[in-house]
Amino acid sequence: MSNTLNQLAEVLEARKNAAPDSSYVASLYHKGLNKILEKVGEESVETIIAAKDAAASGDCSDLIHETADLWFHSMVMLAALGQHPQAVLDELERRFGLSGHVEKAARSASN
Ligand SMILES: N=c1c2ncn([C@@H]3O[C@H](COP(=O)(O)OP(=O)(O)OP(=O)(O)O)[C@@H](O)[C@H]3O)c2ncn1[C@@H]1O[C@H](COP(=O)(O)O)[C@@H](O)[C@H]1O
Repeated sequence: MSNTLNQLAEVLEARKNAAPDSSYVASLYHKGLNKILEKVGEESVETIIAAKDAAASGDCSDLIHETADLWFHSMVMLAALGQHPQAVLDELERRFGLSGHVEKAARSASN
């Protein structure tokens, strides 16, 4: 897994023991799951708007920023529910394996 995702997951876990006023993530945990889900929804909408703007302008900088906010808040949601991002990557890898891409890549590498 990406080292950044792994390290961020560790920080998110550690924030569960931090005082609410000591960090943004600790304050989200303190406010509860509904607030975290509200943030995921808000960042989803902002990402969609940024994608529409990027398609119109050709400038994807806001889209990257908003997608990072969305991924981050999704990771906080998973952590709040006791899930590690590796579980999501495992699921994507499983689907990728089912699609036959892994075998195709291995075949083309051996040719
Ligand atoms: N990746 C992020 C990250 N991305 C976005 N954000 C915060 O998410 C918030 C989203 O912005 P908004 O304007 O929507 O939210 P807001 O107005 O501050 O808050 P609301 O009142 O709307 O809930 C901002 O406060 C951003 O700073 C993040 N906060 C933290 N991290 C990572 O999480 C780690 C732990 O963070 P702390 O717990 O704050 O130390 C940090 O080291 C970072 O790596």
